[in-house]
Amino acid sequence: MSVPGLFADDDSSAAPSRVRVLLPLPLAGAYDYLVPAGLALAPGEPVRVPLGPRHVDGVVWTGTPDAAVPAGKLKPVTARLGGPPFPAELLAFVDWMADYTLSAPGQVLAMVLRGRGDGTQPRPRIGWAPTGTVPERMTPARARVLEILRDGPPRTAAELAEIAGVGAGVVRGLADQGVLAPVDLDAAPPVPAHDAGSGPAHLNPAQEAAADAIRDAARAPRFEAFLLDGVTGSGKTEVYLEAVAEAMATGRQALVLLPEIALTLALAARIEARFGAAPLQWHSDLPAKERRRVWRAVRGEEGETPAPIVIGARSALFLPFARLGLVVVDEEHDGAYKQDDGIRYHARDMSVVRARAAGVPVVLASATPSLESHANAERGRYTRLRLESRFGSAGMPAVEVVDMRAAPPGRGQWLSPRLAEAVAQTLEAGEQALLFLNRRGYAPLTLCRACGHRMGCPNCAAWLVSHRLGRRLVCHHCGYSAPEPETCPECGAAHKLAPCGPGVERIAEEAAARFPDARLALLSSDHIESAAELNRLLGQIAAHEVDILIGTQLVAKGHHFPGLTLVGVVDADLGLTGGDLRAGERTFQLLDQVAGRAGRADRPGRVILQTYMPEHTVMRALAAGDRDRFVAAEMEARADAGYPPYGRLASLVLSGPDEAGLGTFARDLARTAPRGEGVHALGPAPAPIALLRGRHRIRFLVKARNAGVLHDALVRWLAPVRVPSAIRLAVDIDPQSFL
Ligand SMILES: Nc1ncnc2c1ncn2[C@@H]1O[C@H](COP(=O)(O)OP(=O)(O)OP(=O)(O)O)[C@@H](O)[C@H]1O
Ligand SMILES: [Zn+2]
Repeated sequence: MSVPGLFADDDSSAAPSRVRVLLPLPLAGAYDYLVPAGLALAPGEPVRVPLGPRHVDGVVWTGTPDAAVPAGKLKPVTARLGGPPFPAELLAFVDWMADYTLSAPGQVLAMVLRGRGDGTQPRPRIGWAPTGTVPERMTPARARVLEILRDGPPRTAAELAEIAGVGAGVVRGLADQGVLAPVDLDAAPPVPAHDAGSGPAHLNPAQEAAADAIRDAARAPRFEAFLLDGVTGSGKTEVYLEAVAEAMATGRQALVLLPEIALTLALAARIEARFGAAPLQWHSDLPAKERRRVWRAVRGEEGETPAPIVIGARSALFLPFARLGLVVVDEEHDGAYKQDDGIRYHARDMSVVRARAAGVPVVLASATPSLESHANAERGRYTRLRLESRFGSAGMPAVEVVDMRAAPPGRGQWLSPRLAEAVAQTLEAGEQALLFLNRRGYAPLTLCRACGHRMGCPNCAAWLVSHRLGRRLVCHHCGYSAPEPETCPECGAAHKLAPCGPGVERIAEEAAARFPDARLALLSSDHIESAAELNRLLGQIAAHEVDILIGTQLVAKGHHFPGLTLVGVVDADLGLTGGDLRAGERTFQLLDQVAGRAGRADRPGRVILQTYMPEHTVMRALAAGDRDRFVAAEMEARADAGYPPYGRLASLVLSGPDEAGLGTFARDLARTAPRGEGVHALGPAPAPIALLRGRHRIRFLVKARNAGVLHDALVRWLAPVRVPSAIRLAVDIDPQSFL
C-alpha cells in the first residue's frame, strides 16, 4: 500500500530518499529501504522496517543505496526507534569484523543488539524510602515498616509488607502521608568520578612512565596499541586505572575486559575504592533485565551521561558505547578471549580493531603476553611498556623444579616428599599454600582392572572423568553424566573399576589426609555454584581463613592473596602433551601466572613444579626466571614452521551425524582446496575429537603467509560451496583450539 504524499515519487524533482538498513540476521548484507517524507535518517539510527510479513528492528547503515532498483520495488522504513544513533566507529567495526571472520554483517550486528532485548521499556520497580517525616499517628505496624527501612535499602511495597508482616494498606498509608517517598530501584548506579574515592595511587617511576604514555594517548584520544608487559604483581592494574581516569576526565568511556568473572568481581571492588562508585559489569550470566539496563546506560539513552566505566567478559566489546575513549584487555594472553562457537573471534584482536575504528588507545596487559603481541611489539605496531619488578618490597618467587622420576610420591599419592615437606613448613610458619592442578574432578580416567576397559563417553571420542560428588562419571565435552557402575560394562567384573590419575578432588583428599589440622578450600568450577559464592571464598582466602587452597586455573591468575607464600604445581607437564602448536607457550603462561600468586606481599614466595620433564625448555625457563629467552626460542621455532605469529591459520571443521556422507562431502571440498602461492590446505583428516555430541568431525587446516592471502583464498574456496543441511561447516580464523 502506498500513501500518496508520504514520500517523494519517482517523477518528482527530488530523487526519492533511500537508505541501507542492516538487520541483525544472517543475510547477505544491508537492504535498501525508502525514507518516508519528513524523516531524515542518518547512518547509525535504529529503525524498524518491514521484512516479508514481519517487522524487524535494524540500523541505518553506511554505503550508497542501489539507484537502479525502481522505487516501487522498495518498502518504506516503518519507524524510527529513537535513542541516539550508533556511532560510525561501531558500524565500521561491525563491517570489518564480519569481513575478517567470514560472517554476515547482520550476525555481528546481532551481537551488538543482543543486550537491547525486545526494545520495550521495562517497567521501573518502585521502592520506598523514609523521608524523615513522622507519621500523624504511630501504630506498631507502621513502626515495624519504618524500622526495616531505617536499617536497610529501599524496598518494594510487597517486600515491606511481607517482611514487616503487615497489610499493603499500611505501606500505602505511609506513602500517602509523605512519610515514605518512591525511588526507582532500577535507576542507574552512581557515576564514578575520576578524582573521587581513594584517588590516584603513588606510582613508582616505571609505573609513572607507563601511565604517562597511555594517558597521553587518551587525553586527546588517538589510536595507539600498548602492550603493558609487567611481571606478576608489578601493578599493571594501577597503571591502567590511571588511563581510565584520564579517559573519564575527557568525558569518554572506558572498557576493561577480563577473562573471568572472578576477576571482574575483584576489579569492581578496586574501581569502587579508587573512583568512589562501582563500574557497570557485563558478562553472560547477567539477568536479561540487567543486560538491558547496562546496554542502555552505555548508550546514554534518555539524555543521561553514558556510563563511564564498564568491566566485563569478551562480549562487552560489542556494547554500543556512545563515546568510547579507552579499551583495556587485562591478561591479554588468556585463551578465554577466544570465542569458539557461533562467530569465532578473538576479543583481544578485535579490541585492537575497535579501538582503531574509534581512534582511541587500547592497552593489552599481561605478565606473559601472547607471542602474537610480542611479535606486534617487535614490528613496532604496539608500544611496549615494561614493568620489570614487583611493586614495593615484594620480590619474585623462587622456583624449584622437582624431578618426579628421581623423587616420586608414595603409592597412591600425588604430592612428592619435597612438596609435602614444603607445605608442612608453610603451615608451620602460619602462611598459606596453593596446590594447583588444572584438572577438574577426581580422576581423568576410570579403568577396569580385570579387562583393561576404559570408560568412554557414548557421544564423544573422549574418556569420562570421575567426580566424587554423587560418584558420577562425566563427559567434559558434552556434559553426559552417569553414576559410576558397580560392574564393568565390558567384562561384567564387579568392583574392579578404578580411578586413574588425579584431578583436584583427589589432591584435596590427599591434602586432607596428610594435613588433618589445616583448613582446606577446593576451588574448581564444579564446586562453586555462583559468582557470589566464589567471591565469598576468595574473600576468605584473602582474609587467611584458609590454610591450603586446592584449585584449577580458576585461582591461577589475577588474584592477590597476601598470605600465600607457597605454590605447588602438582603436574607441570599437563598442558605439554597433545601436540598443539601453542602447548609450550600456554603451559609457560599458566605456570608463570600461578607461580605469580606466591609472595606478593611482605613475605617471600616459593614455587615447586612437579615434572617428569625437568629438562623441557618450559621448566628450564620457569626455573631460571628467563621469560625472554623462552619467548625468543619459541618465536624462532614458529618462524621456522611458518606458524603464527609468522603466518596465519584457519581451521575448518565439518561435522555431521552420518560418517559416510560427511566423508564424501569432505573429499569433494578437498578437490577445490587452496594450494598455491603462499597458501595451502592440510586435510581432510579426522579432527582430534572425531566424535562430539554424536556428530562426526573432519578438519581442514589452512596455512597462509599472511592474513590477506588467507582471507582471499578462503573466500574463493568457500563462496561457491553449498553445504548439505545435515552438515555444519565452521570456519575459525586464527584458531586457538585444534580439537
Ligand atoms: N603504585 C601503587 N601504590 C600502592 N599499591 C600498589 C601500587 N602498585 C601496585 N600496588 C599494589 O600491589 C599489588 C599488585 O598490583 P596489581 O594487582 O596491580 O599487579 P598486576 O601487575 O596487575 O598483577 P598480576 O599480573 O599478577 O595480576 C596490589 O595489591 C596493588 O594494590
Ligand atoms: Zn561426551
